[in-house]
Amino acid sequence: MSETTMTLPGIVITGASGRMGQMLVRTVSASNQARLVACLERPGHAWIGQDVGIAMGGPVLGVTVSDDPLEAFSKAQAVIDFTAPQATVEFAALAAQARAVHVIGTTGLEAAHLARLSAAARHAVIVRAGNMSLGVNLLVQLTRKVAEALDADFDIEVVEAHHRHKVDAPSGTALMLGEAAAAGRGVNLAEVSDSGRDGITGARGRGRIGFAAIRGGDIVGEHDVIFAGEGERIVLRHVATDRTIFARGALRAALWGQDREPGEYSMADVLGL
Ligand SMILES: NC(=O)c1ccc[n+]([C@@H]2O[C@H](COP(=O)([O-])OP(=O)(O)OC[C@H]3O[C@@H](n4cnc5c(N)ncnc54)[C@H](O)[C@@H]3O)[C@@H](O)[C@H]2O)c1
Ligand SMILES: O=C(O)C1=N[C@H](C(=O)O)CCC1
Repeated sequence: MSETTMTLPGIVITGASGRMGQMLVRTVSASNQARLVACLERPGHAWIGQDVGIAMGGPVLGVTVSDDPLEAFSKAQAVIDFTAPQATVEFAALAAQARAVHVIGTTGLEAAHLARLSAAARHAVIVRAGNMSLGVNLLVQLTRKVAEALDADFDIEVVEAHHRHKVDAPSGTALMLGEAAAAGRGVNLAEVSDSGRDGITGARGRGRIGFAAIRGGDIVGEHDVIFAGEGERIVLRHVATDRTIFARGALRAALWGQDREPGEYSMADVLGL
């Protein structure tokens, strides 16, 4: 490794064998702005002890997959984490101890998880977003603007579609879009949200923000925000066709976070939106 390469921010990828983990390993190891210093998987995982490149079916990358976050974080400037809520809150405490920037793509986080992330962000930088792509973060801004411009004569529905393996609903992105719509309307999403309609639900309530989730096959991620009025309808749509958009956003966030004060940041901060 050259001296210049040694000065690049060192990145740890958690959940390295996952759909996003593998995409992140490829993105970081191909980057000339960062270096891959460690890869983590859960204890007992078949990849532990193997070179991550070989485990992915490619060339040697010189990084052995480990189940020891403390050791991994001690040599890193950033942790990119797309795993599961319980793992993410534990990583947040350890990343804060190591003063490493923690980039969190994990979705399905509940209030208790978020409180633990806020505690960790007192000591280190956390960048978290339910979607790290440029396109979705622009769509969030557009959603807010359209919701600001229209009144409750327009019913707002967020429809999302993802692959058959996804475990949480509504998706993190759908919730970001719902929050943006609610903010545009000046209401609290928790008070107007309707998800999981089934059976005799009664007519739609005025001012509600509805969510619907489709799961199937290998859909990477699709989101529509529908503003349905009498005689007309606006549909804002984002379609992801490749997970590199999330990995590129996460790496950008890890680099951006290097010069920041401890605290919680979003992709809107990273992208200057
Ligand atoms: N924010 C975004 O842009 C974005 C984009 C895609 C996916 N996601 C989210 O990222 C998360 C992961 O998605 P995925 O499709 O890659 O899932 P996945 O199931 O393919 O991968 C998750 C990986 O995390 C690993 N893991 C779980 N607990 C662990 C632990 N304690 N230590 C180390 N590794 C652990 C699992 O073994 C698995 O390999 C989900 O919450 C998903 O919604 C977010
Ligand atoms: O594949 C997933 O899981 C995705 N999760 C994020 C979400 O919940 O919105 C982003 C899109 C892909």
